[in-house]
Amino acid sequence: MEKSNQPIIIGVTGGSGSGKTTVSRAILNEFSGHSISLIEQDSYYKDQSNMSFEERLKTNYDHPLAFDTDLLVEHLNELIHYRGIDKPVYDYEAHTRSKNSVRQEPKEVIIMEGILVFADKRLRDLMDIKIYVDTEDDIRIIRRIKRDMEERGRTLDSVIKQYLSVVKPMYHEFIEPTKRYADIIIPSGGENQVAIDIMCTKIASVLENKLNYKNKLQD
Ligand SMILES: Nc1ncnc2c1ncn2[C@@H]1O[C@H](COP(=O)(O)OP(=O)(O)O)[C@@H](O)[C@H]1O
Ligand SMILES: Nc1ccn([C@@H]2O[C@H](COP(=O)(O)O)[C@@H](O)[C@H]2O)c(=O)n1
Repeated sequence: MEKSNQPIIIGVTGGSGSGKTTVSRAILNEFSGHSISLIEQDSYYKDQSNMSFEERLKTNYDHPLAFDTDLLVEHLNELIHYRGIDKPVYDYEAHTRSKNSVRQEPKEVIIMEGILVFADKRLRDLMDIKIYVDTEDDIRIIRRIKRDMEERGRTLDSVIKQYLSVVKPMYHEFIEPTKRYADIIIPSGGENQVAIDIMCTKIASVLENKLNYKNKLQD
C-alpha cells in the first residue's frame, strides 16, 4: 500500500517522566474531532504471568528486550491496513499484562508513545513524524517519584533504587542516543505550548495533504 494512502504515524519518545504522555494527550485533545488514537509502548511490555511476583521485580523494564516489539510491529501493520486490533493492557502493580485487552479500531492518525519507540528500526520506519521530548534528569526523577507512588503502587525507596540501578543507566545507553533520529526535539515536555502548537500545525498540514490526495484518487 502507498504511504500516502496509509494512516499518519507520529512517534513520541523521551526518558521516563519527560512528558511524553502529556505531550501526546495534548495533541490528541487538539484533534479531538478527528480520527486519531494513542498507542502506548508500555502496553506491549512482555507478558510475565508465568513468572512469580519476586521474579518480575528483577526484570529490567528499561531495556529493549522487556518489550514484545514483534507484537507491536504486527499490530501497527494491522492498523496501517485499516484493520482493528486487541490492544494489551499493562498492570504496573502486578508487573505483567492484565488478562483484559481493549479493542482499538483503525484511525487516520496514530500517536505511538514510549521510552524506546525509536530504538527499533522497524518502528522508526513506520513513523511519519518523530518527536523527542527532552527534559532534564532531575525534573524527570521528581515527576517519576510522585507518579510512581501515587499511580503505580511504589514506595519512595523502590523508585530511588530502580532509578539509580536501571532507569538512569538504561536512559543513557538506549534512549538518549535515539534523539538523533528525531525530526523535532521538544524541550521542557508538557509545559511547552509553543512546541505543541507547532506540532499540531504540522500534523494538520500532513492530514490536509493526505485528504487532498485521497479526494484526487476518487475524482
Ligand atoms: N509540564 C509539566 N509540569 C508538571 N508536571 C508534569 C508536566 N508534564 C508532565 N507532568 C507530570 O509528570 C508525570 C510524568 O509525565 P508523563 O507525561 O506521564 O511523562 P512520561 O509519559 O514521559 O513518563 C505525570 O504525573 C504528569 O502529570
Ligand atoms: N512493571 C514495570 C514496567 C515499567 N516500569 C517503568 O516504566 C517506565 C516507562 O514508562 P513511562 O510512562 O515512565 O515512560 C520505565 O522507565 C520503567 O522503568 C516499571 O517501573 N515497572
